[in-house]
Amino acid sequence: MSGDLRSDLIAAAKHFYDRGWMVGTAGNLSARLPDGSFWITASGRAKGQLTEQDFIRMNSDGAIVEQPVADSRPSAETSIHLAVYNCFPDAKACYHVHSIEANLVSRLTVGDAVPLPAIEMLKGLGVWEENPQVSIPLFTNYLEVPKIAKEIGEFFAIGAPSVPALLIRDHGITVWADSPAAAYNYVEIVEYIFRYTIAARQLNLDLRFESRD
Ligand SMILES: CSC[C@@H](O)[C@@H](O)C(=O)COP(=O)(O)O
Ligand SMILES: [Zn+2]
Repeated sequence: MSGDLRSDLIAAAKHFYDRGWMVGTAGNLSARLPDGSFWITASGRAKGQLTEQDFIRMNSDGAIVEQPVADSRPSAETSIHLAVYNCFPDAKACYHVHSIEANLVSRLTVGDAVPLPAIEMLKGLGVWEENPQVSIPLFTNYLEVPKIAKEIGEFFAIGAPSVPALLIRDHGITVWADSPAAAYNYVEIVEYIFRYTIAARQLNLDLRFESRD
């Protein structure tokens, strides 16, 4: 059972690596078991070449439950995964990647939310509205990762977001979902939207909540 989840994470990481979103050791992936513990990538592993030895199982308090390699450490960004799992009890997977487009989008955004273009792809993130006006929250990339996690936890304690994703400035996205397969799709869709946003910028299009009216 637990081994199956690691297979999902290995396959997803290889795909994201091939897309250039988990270059070198960048990014981290986790998936939660029915008992509330979760497998997360060990810190500093090459994400295009993961094996089952490259994971650590943690409990919901952030303590190590299972560690196939004795001197391995959990992802440096485990506190962010913990914040997401604490805020969203239905979340079963949490994926974090570093794309060039996400970093550019965060640079182009003034304020603390990235408005998303009202395109069909938003349905893939669960937004089924006419002319939707939704955004992804943007967080500061503090050197001290638990400080980022704290701000994420405090922000989502106030209210659930419109889409299951967040962006850390000059760093990358984190998505969560009720299965590893859904989290995989959410990464694909958010990154598509960011590529679209960058392409539109290059064409000098104003995307802000466009309407046909
Ligand atoms: C390429 S360095 C990136 C890291 O600093 C971090 O942001 C990251 O995503 C991977 O850290 P890790 O500790 O391997 O999970
Ligand atoms: Zn990162």
